[in-house]
Parts: sequence; C-alpha cells; structure tokens
Amino acid sequence: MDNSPKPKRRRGRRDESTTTPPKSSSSPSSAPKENSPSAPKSGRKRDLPKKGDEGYLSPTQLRNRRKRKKQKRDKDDDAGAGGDGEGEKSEEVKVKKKKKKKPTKGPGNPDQKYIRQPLKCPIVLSAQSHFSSTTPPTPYPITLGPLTRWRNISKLPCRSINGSIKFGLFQPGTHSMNAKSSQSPAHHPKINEAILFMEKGCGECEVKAYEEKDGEGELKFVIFNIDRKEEKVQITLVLNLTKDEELPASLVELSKKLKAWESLSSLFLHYNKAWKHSNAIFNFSPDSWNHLHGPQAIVETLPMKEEMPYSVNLRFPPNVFRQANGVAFTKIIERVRELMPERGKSQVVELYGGVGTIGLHLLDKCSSLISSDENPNNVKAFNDAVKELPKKLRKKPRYEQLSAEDMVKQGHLNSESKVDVVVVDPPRKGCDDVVIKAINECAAAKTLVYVSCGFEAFVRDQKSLEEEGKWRLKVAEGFVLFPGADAVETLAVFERY
Ligand SMILES: C[S@@+](CC[C@H](N)C(=O)[O-])C[C@H]1O[C@@H](n2cnc3c(N)ncnc32)[C@H](O)[C@@H]1O
Repeated sequence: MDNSPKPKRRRGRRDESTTTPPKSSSSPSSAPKENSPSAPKSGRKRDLPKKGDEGYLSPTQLRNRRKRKKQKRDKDDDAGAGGDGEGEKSEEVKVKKKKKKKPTKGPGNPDQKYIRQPLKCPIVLSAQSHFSSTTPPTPYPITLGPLTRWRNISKLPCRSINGSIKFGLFQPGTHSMNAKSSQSPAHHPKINEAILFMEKGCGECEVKAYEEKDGEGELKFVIFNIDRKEEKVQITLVLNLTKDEELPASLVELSKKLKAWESLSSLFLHYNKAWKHSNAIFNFSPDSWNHLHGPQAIVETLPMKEEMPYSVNLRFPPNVFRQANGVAFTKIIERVRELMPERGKSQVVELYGGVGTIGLHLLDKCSSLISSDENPNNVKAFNDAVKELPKKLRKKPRYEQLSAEDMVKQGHLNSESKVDVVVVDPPRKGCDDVVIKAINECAAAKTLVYVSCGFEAFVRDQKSLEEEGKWRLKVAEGFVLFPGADAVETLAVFERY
C-alpha cells in the first residue's frame, strides 16, 4: 500500500455543502489519533526471567500471551464500540466500574475501525497520495456522508456462540465474530431491531446455526435490506439446504414469527447448501429461491437534487446488487449527471450496471442507454423501473443481460460502434483486460465514467487506459461510503485525447 507523505489538501469544485473538506466540523478530526497509545510503549526494557528461571516463558508462550492480551483488549473495545441508545450506556457503565477505563476506538466491529477519523483510513490516504502524484496533480476532493445509520443492507453470517444464535461480521482474516452487531451505529435502526428479533426468534424456535467445521446446521446467513420509505425490513434466510429437502420445523416456526412481525416487509428463503470451499452467499440458480411473504422488491427513489427532472423508482429484489449506502451513493450519481457531456445527444453504454442505478438517472442527458450486467435477476428489476418512467424517456433505455466481457465480445464497444459515453462500475477487482482494451479501441467514445469501489484495481485500470495514450484523467473525486471501514469509492472521468 502506498504510504507516501500526505498530499496537500485541495479544494474541489463541488458544492461545499456536500463536500467534506478534511477539517470540516462533520469530520471527527479533533478526536484522538487512532494509534495514540493509551498505555506506555512496550519499548521499555524489563528484566525477563531467563531460561531455567522460575516464570520463564518461551517465545511461543510469550506470543500466545500477547495474543490473549490483545483478544482481551479487543473484547473490552468491542464493549465500547457502542451503538444507539441504552445498550451503549450500560456497556459504558460496566467498563467504567470494572477498570475506570474509557471505552476506546471499538475495533470489535470491523466496520468501525476508523470511525474516529474516517478520512484518515489507509486507502483514503493512499488515494490522495496517488492523485497528488499525477502530472499535473489531480484534485481529489472527498465527500463524507453521515457517520451513523447509513447502512441499508447488512449480510450477516449466523453462528452459535455459547449456545445462542448470533448474527455478526467476522474480524478480517479470522473466525471470530463480533456478536454485538445489533448495536452497530452504522446500521439503519431497523436492521438492529431485526437482528435482535432474529436472534431471539431463532433461540425460541431452536434453529440450528451453520457450523463451518462440519458443514452441519440449517441457517448460514441472514440478509437484512431496508425499505427506507416504509421503514420495514426485507429479510432473506440463506439456508444450508437444497430446495427439495423438507423445511425443518424450526424454520417453519421462525418464518411464522417473522411474518407476524410488524416491521417485516418481505421474507425470502435462499437455498445454498454448504459447500466447503465456497464463500459465496448466493448462487444464481433461479430455482434456489422461495418468496414467502410481502412484495417482490423494495422500491427506492434516491433523494436526488431538485434539478433532476424526473424520478426513478429503482427495484431491489433480494438477489440483485444494491448499494449499502444509497443516500451517499446518490451524491455520486448527481456528480455523474453534472459531468455528462452537455449535448444531451450521447449514446451511452453502461457495463456492470446492476439494476440501472446510475444509467437510469442519465436518460435526460442522453439519446439512448444500453445498460448491462451479468446477473440475470437485474433484467426484470430494470424493466419494471423503466415502465414507471415518464413516457418520453421510456424508449431510450434497454438492457442486455451480459457480462462486461461478453458485451465487448458482441461488439458493443468496437471500432465501428457509435457509443459516445461509457459508464463502468465494476466490482472490487476492476475491469477485465478485454474490457479495457475495447474501451481503448472504441474511437467514438469520448467520455469514460469510471466508478470504482476497489482502489488498487482502479490504479491498474487507469494505467492501462493512459499508457495507450488514448485517455486522460479529467476529474477524480472520492466518496467515503462506508465511514469507519478502510474503503473509498472513486468517481473518475476520463476524456479521449
Ligand atoms: C459495484 S456493483 C455496481 C452496480 C450498479 N452500478 C449499482 O450502483 O448498483 C457491480 C455490478 O457488477 C456486476 N458484475 C460483476 N462481475 C461482472 C462481470 N464480469 N460482467 C458484468 N457484470 C458484472 C454485479 O452483478 C454488480 O451488479
């Protein structure tokens, strides 16, 4: 990772109300430094017992002791990670009584590791350094959204901890789960409510949690998706079963409880029998779903600025990609609209388009849109949203259920195509080589909008685009969509030389 010195802060061209300069009051920059030691440094020499002395510990024993101490510290921190309301207060009291120690940074929740200084997480520093080292340096203003209650989707593994079912995230690279996810300040409060409801319900119905070590158990994951307008939850239970197996009585009971819960919007079962070496939560098989209750999809209209002349009712069934921080992602879409060529006649091709979250918001700025994605479940969602558009816009968009690689193989970006603007929003691994090659060769395309959630892959793709001498970076902006995590979303606009 690039740890070169901090670049100078630059002021972006963006509206000050949405861009959070590093020292703005909404940035917790006055908070103590993440790494500021609360205990003396371990550099002090101590007289350790030598081999053969009483109390001597071998290097392995010392290492284990350090590990145990760290685990204990993390546990204490976890208690301090806090959340909304009473839970947090009672934990604070407990910690104070025990040790008179302030609850600290809260690494117990991996999503909250950098919450004191979200603009100082390693990847943001690395991105700032990267853009300041281009020739000439590229301004990289950063927008920071709300620090709490922003998460509208949470995919949580289910495990049994001390005999109780818990839903929580694993510490990166470990099998240790943060069992207090129902206190996460990042979650929409309805997610936290739903976690508690599920944990209690699973206990009462004696649902068996998935066991990684032997692949036993019934429930692997739960996906909580918030309908912000209705303040209700779409719940998907990911089961360690095949669809032809009978549903155990425990899950039948749990489904009944959930259906009777006033905050439930809809309930889905997804059958994804354990496969030792697969971490994928979902499979694409159309037969692996059972819709038990409520609407097919959450309908969401993003809170766009008033200048947006029409609204888009996006559809989110549980088996499509949805931005976890839809409100903050709206700022990216607004900027893409502002950065679109003025002519309004552009032909746009969108790769990795999901349900059309970006593309469907560009229809007044273009003459046609071909949106595409490899997930077959997007097609209906996209077409349902199109049906509700103003009549004059409905003819502009169409959808191709194709991977980005197949889109280019089918000639959507070849040297003869008439595309003016290409929009890509790939997963973390970035664009495939053949996609970058096609974007380079599609001479008609004059503007490339690249929305990136994987910064390292973006740097690789930027290099490939620039090294051919066909594209130059015009605009780069950062968006902290997951405050507290080591993540940054980058919006980059390239123009053809
Ligand atoms: C980061 S999401 C962005 C989706 C959309 N732009 C949005 O904001 O909701 C990436 C999308 O790429 C899709 N995807 C992943 N690999 C792909 C590939 N090789 N070709 C096409 N789509 C792919 C996923 O299904 C997902 O919808």
